[in-house]
Amino acid sequence: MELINKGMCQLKNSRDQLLQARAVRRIHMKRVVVLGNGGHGKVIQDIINHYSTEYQLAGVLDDHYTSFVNNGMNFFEGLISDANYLSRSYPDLFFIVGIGDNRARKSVVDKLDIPRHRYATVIHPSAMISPTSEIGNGVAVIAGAIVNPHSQINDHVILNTSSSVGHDCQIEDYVHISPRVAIAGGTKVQEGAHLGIGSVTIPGVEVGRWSTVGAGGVVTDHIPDDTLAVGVPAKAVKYYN
Ligand SMILES: CC(=O)SCCNC(=O)CCNC(=O)[C@H](O)C(C)(C)COP(=O)(O)OP(=O)(O)OC[C@H]1O[C@@H](n2cnc3c(N)ncnc32)[C@H](O)[C@@H]1OP(=O)(O)O
Repeated sequence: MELINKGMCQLKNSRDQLLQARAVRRIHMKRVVVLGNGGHGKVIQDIINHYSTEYQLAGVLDDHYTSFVNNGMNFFEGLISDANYLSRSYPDLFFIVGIGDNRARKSVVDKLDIPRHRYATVIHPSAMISPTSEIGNGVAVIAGAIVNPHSQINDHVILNTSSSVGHDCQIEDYVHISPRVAIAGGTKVQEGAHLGIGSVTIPGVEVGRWSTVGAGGVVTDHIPDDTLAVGVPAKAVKYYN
């Protein structure tokens, strides 16, 4: 009985130590507000809440909320436009736009008056990013994503679940690389392009600005701007302008 009591006591002590360590760590964590509470916003919140050692969640803004609330624990809820007030009033807060649609994500960033350095990049711990690659601000790197050497990932990009970016790639602002997309070495994906789930590129191709590659498409040649390309090999089937 004494042994059991001793064991229970040790267990409680180590749990207390763990909780204490977590509390200390939280004090040093940066506070981030997620803009958007839809599917992608929830994935980012999940990473921050359960896996991040750098950020803690300080609020969620979404235009489905009706009024601005600070619940007394300094957790903010309100409209996306309230981010301007938060940015001015709390200089230590960071922000990330958690909206999957590329144009909507850009429109939010354009409307807000938040300096670039206040946008946080949130990275799932299972992602692997070569230290020779550069990642911009406001980027979401979801579980299992891989970035190989000498690639450049610009601002407000989404590298979704289990996607891979090869060596020497350039991924411009507001691009969405969907789950299980494989980008071969030397690919350039221009601003706002969306590579649909499971699509792939062969080495050295370019995907034009605000173009979409349909799910499962294989890009074997340059895709012009504002184009929907689908199939294997991916062919243009629609022009957005
Ligand atoms: C965690 C997450 O969920 S991340 C989100 C990931 N989301 C995605 O990957 C989205 C993938 N979506 C798609 O592939 C969609 O089919 C889209 C976006 C390409 C459809 O775009 P739309 O502009 O609505 O095109 P629309 O549906 O009119 O299709 C145009 C033509 O392309 C065909 N087409 C559409 N998608 C595909 C595809 N993936 N492969 C082959 N053909 C396709 C359609 O059948 C249609 O052909 P038709 O004109 O002969 O009938």
